[in-house]
Amino acid sequence: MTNPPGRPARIGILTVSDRASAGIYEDRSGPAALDWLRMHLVGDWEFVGRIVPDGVETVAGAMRDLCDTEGCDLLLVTGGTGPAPRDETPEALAQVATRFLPGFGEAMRQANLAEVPTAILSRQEAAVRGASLIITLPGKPASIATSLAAVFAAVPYCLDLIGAARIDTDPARLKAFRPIAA
Ligand SMILES: Nc1ncnc2c1ncn2[C@@H]1O[C@H](COP(=O)(O)OP(=O)(O)OP(=O)(O)O)[C@@H](O)[C@H]1O
Ligand SMILES: Nc1nc2c(c(=O)[nH]1)N[C@H]1C(S)=C(S)[C@@H](COP(=O)(O)O)O[C@H]1N2
Repeated sequence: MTNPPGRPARIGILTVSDRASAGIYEDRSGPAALDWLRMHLVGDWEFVGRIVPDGVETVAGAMRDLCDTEGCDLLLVTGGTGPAPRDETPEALAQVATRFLPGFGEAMRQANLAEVPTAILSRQEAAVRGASLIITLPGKPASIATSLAAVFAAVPYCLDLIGAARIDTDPARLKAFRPIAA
């Protein structure tokens, strides 16, 4: 089933990385998230991307811009979730979130832990800002697909509940669960 006519969903991808933002290395995490979405979503949706250096103000500012000005229904953020001094994505999210959804962090970490013991170091999580859902992911490109696969079945219904635009997944790849037919 594809989304009905109306406003196509806007999906933001925010890469948080000192080195990728400075051009020291190529951003591979943002493209990994975009590839995953292209493979799993059906129907119309629009993409908006950003890269910023680590930091509470840089990350919170980009989150506000992408949610409030760009109107993103879903915002995927990669990087800055670890315990190092420069990793401040959770602190930024705390500044912009209106409510947290702790189950996302629990499920994503569990899935990544099956791949690497250091997954427990990530403070990846999800929160709502108004009618936007923000999901934070580790910076490691390989963690993106694992994290999204662990939680994405619940994302379309979450967007319904918060009043965001509708998204639909390709059921052959990932069956979204909507308890009430919508
Ligand atoms: N956007 C990205 N694109 C490609 N590789 C990345 C990206 N972000 C992180 N990585 C890889 O994952 C590793 C661990 O990520 P981490 O976020 O801890 O990096 P970092 O040491 O904080 O550096 P930076 O903020 O400059 O990316 C990096 O050393 C890099 O190899
Ligand atoms: N699947 C997977 N998850 C992972 C990793 C990884 O290599 N693979 N790296 C971990 C490490 S070493 C850290 S420090 C945290 C946080 O990374 P970030 O600061 O780039 O967000 O993600 C963790 N999650």
